[in-house]
Amino acid sequence: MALFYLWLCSTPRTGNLQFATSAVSAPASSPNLVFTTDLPTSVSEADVVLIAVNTPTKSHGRGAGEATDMAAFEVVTELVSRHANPGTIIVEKSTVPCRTAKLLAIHRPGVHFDVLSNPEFLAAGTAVADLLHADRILIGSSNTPSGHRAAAALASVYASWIPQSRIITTNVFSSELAKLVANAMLAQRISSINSIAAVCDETGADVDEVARAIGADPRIGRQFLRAGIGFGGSCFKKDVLSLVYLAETLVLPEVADYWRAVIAMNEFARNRFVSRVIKGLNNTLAGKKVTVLGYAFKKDTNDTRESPALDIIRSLAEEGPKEIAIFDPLCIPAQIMDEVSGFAGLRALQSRGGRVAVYADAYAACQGSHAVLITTEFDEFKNTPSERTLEHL
Ligand SMILES: NC(=O)c1ccc[n+]([C@@H]2O[C@H](COP(=O)([O-])OP(=O)(O)OC[C@H]3O[C@@H](n4cnc5c(N)ncnc54)[C@H](O)[C@@H]3O)[C@@H](O)[C@H]2O)c1
Ligand SMILES: O=c1ccn([C@@H]2O[C@H](COP(=O)(O)OP(=O)(O)O[C@H]3O[C@H](CO)[C@@H](O)[C@H](O)[C@H]3O)[C@@H](O)[C@H]2O)c(=O)[nH]1
Repeated sequence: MALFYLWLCSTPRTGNLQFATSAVSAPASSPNLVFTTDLPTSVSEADVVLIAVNTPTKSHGRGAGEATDMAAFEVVTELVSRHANPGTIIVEKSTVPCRTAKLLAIHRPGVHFDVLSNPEFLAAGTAVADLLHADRILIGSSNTPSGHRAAAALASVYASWIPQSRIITTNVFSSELAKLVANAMLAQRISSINSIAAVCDETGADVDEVARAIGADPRIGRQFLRAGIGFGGSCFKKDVLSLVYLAETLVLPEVADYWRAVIAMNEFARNRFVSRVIKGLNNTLAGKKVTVLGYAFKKDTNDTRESPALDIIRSLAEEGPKEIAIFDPLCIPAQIMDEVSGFAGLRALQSRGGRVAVYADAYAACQGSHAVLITTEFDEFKNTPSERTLEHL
């Protein structure tokens, strides 16, 4: 079966394939993974076309700041439907709003294409392991004989390495919605535990102990109860907002408000962290150096999209410190500097004699610092401070 995958995990800024820290091995045989820009030929030779282009939050127009921007997805589906042979199975791999399979015209006059929803559940930093050992594969199809045949054909691709029991088939709208809901529920857990962290700080309870205690109940479970500076990444915020927008368009304002609160709590967690830092430094950063360890949104990735560190650096800059020092083990310093240079508050900071500096070494970044903030949970930041670290502070 020929599969054409549009577009495979490339990073927006570097264009490099993102297999970051995972080893990839495959038995040597005739080449079965080919990269091409020749869309017409590839699509016309494919039995199945998976569309995995970006679907960010709309930045302008109706629904800006909440709705999903379907521009790239629409362009691609139009091209695919123009070049695909009759009977080709077209798969929504991108995260899309519920009912996309119906609303988006994937057709050519007189030609039938089955459209499947097959959302992706991999997480950044563990992409290859998540692909090889997926806990479930979700395939949504139309409830017709040809829809079921298409779902079975796609399931047969996964069946070569995923046990049949982990392949879930549903109707196409359930599958589209389930992807949004999976992310919304994970984000909601993080916001819930972050709300409890605030209560713990005021009462003397320890949020890690509370999380351990409640997580022992299998109905609650242990995962995604790590309190901190809130969730980042390209998916959670945009997918919760997409759910908010869906609820609004369905005239369900209470539902929209419920999920909007998950985002509000995430922002609260981040602001609370910055407030505690400033308070801990006598309510002023003037003349002080603050070090930020970790710029990526999570460990083992150089993905900085919606990274909590960005917001924290932005807020710190407004306080006018002498220096904000940044170190990240995977992000390229020039890229960090480029992103930070776009902050509105940076010019004001510079005019007050302050600066932002990106270091290639964690120890140098910490040297002479008044506060060291760990904003990404890279393992190398977890070590007990060595004498070398303490000497630098
Ligand atoms: N990143 C993740 O961990 C992850 C996990 C699960 C689901 N998703 C979903 O997968 C989709 C892609 O996410 P991403 O993070 O890989 O986005 P991305 O922005 O990193 O990559 C999207 C790619 O699509 C390409 N593209 C855009 N328009 C195109 C066109 N007309 N023709 C060909 N290629 C085109 C871009 O060049 C880019 O390389 C989104 O819907 C996202 O919600 C992402
Ligand atoms: O207990 C926790 C767990 C995570 N996080 C934060 O949540 C964010 C997201 O983490 P994670 O879910 O591990 O990474 P993503 O790559 O964003 O993966 C999510 O988003 C993907 C894109 O849709 C989905 O495919 C994945 O299933 C889903 O986990 C990160 O900032 C984490 O630091 C916490 O604050 N506390």
